[in-house]
Amino acid sequence: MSDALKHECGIAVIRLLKPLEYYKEKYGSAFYGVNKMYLMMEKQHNRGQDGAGFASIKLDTKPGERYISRVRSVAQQPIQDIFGKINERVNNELTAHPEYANNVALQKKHIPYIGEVLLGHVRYGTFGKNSVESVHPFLRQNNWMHRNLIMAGNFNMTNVKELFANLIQLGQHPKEYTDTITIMEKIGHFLDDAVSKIYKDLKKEGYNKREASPLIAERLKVAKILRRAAKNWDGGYAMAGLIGHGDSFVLRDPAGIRPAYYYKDDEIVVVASERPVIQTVFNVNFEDVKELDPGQAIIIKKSGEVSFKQILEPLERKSCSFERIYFSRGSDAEIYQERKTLGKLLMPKVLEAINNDTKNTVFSYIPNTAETSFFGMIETAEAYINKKKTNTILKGQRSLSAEKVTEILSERARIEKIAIKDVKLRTFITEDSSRDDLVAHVYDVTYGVIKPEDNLVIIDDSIVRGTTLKMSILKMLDRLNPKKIIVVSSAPQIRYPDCYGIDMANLESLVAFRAALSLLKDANKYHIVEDVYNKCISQTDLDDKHVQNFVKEIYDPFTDEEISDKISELLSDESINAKVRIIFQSVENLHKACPDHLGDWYFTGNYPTVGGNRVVNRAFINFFEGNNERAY
Ligand SMILES: NC(=O)CC[C@H](N)C(=O)O
Repeated sequence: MSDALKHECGIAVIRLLKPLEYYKEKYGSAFYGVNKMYLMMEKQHNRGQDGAGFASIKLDTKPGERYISRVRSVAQQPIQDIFGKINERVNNELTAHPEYANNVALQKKHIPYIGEVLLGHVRYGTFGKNSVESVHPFLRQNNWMHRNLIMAGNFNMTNVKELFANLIQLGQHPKEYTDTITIMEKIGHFLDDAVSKIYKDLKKEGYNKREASPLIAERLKVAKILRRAAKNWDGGYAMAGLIGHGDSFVLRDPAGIRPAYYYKDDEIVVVASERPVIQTVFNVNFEDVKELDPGQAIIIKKSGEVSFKQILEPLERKSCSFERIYFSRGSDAEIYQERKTLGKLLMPKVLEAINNDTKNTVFSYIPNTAETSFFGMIETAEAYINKKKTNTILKGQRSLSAEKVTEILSERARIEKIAIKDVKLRTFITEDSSRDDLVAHVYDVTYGVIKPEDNLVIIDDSIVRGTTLKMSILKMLDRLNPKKIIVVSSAPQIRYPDCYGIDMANLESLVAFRAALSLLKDANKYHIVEDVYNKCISQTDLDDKHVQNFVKEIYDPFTDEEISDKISELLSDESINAKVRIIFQSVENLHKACPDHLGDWYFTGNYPTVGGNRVVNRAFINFFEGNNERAY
């Protein structure tokens, strides 16, 4: 990925089903859960580097004993930072009290962080600031154990404003306007309600307050609370929560936009945003890790009982294809194949662009995420070359000399490491021209492998704004003097904003949108822009379910090719000598490569929830009015 993109978050839940002594006995430490959590977060660090947080709950503590711990950080290396703090605290306690060393009961009683229910989160902020207050897990504290709620999520709601207003209508006074607090308070409201109802019933049945407490834990129906709380949520989410007495849950959005995977056996239950994390950290097989169904919650009661409850009516499944193209680690068995297929499917267009001249073409990739699709592309290039070799040999009708055959066989796809990503460069001087020169050096290149008659094919996973491509990559590649530079995007053209966890909230920064506007100008059809604006304005008061995506009309007059060619033009200025061509994946081929992950709204404008249409409508109005506001 050459464009920096804010995206994603990663969640991790661990529930230890056995007493802590069991883990000490079997794995040598009662901190087994904390250690595993560290690994799960570290292996999801790709999903969030703005901040990280950890929380845990100890089951069955006595009144007056601390049972909730939490630590959060926005340091440079936030995961290292929080586990550094945890380690220090634990080690200090163990040194000061040698008697704790082999006594799990004392460890649990006196040392924080150790616990049976653990929650971890890595964050890329999509809402609000990057201060430590915005880092998950969030805590809603109460003197009643059952009313404590801890939450963390990978999510984005399109209707936070409305949800926030609802809370105020419920008589609440949220301490902050952030999306995570809004969601947590909503659940918290129904949690409070459920707890007091159960308590009332118990009182009627003759239990006193003290006797009631464990029974509340037993009777609390988490599914019912989630059903009431999530009724009006519109967005993509995997929300994880812990309740003070030890119940925990993860709820996934009804279109399955954001990912959630789980594993369970008789020792543990774990949930994470990515499957291979669980496979690696717990050494389990692919088949043993399951995906949480859209609209479902996995609920783990304090008792250890695990259930799967359909909380919301599932919508048409639209799991985010960007997870497959770029966000998730490519080590997932399925994602790896999907990325390779994306590369393979692009090859026919590439061969056409190089006139099948594989001899004079060098293939390369933008590090790091485009590597897998590059392997796919190369497999197909090699297959093509082999076919060519076979044909030449067959044409020779057995009269070719051994030398000639060896020569024919020696042709290979020319694979080179061309682009090198350097560390983020600081720009010292704000004066324009010198700054551009520094920006150009974000990428570097390998010299000496490209000949002037060569085509240079370079694959990237996606092109969002195209800024880095224009300002750095193309300029650097052009220094190698190739005849032609062909940039291949394993994702289709990004035409519409996202509002489900990726921060692409405005239209005009998308290079595909700018290309369409430019084509409209060229074709004397710019009036369409105003027509679309008027249509958008006419929808502002409509209920979400009646709003349509009229922004599609901006793209309608043009073929994909026309837009791709315009993007090539926009991204290559006069300073570039080589001919530049940009090839995008087609949406059809994307679906072929990732048949189970059809969420494609950023490419097609077909939003998976009704709120998406409202967001794109607002984004267009903002663009037209020159308004810098977020669209949701
Ligand atoms: N990327 C995410 O999932 C972000 C979660 C949440 N919206 C936040 O900003 O903290």
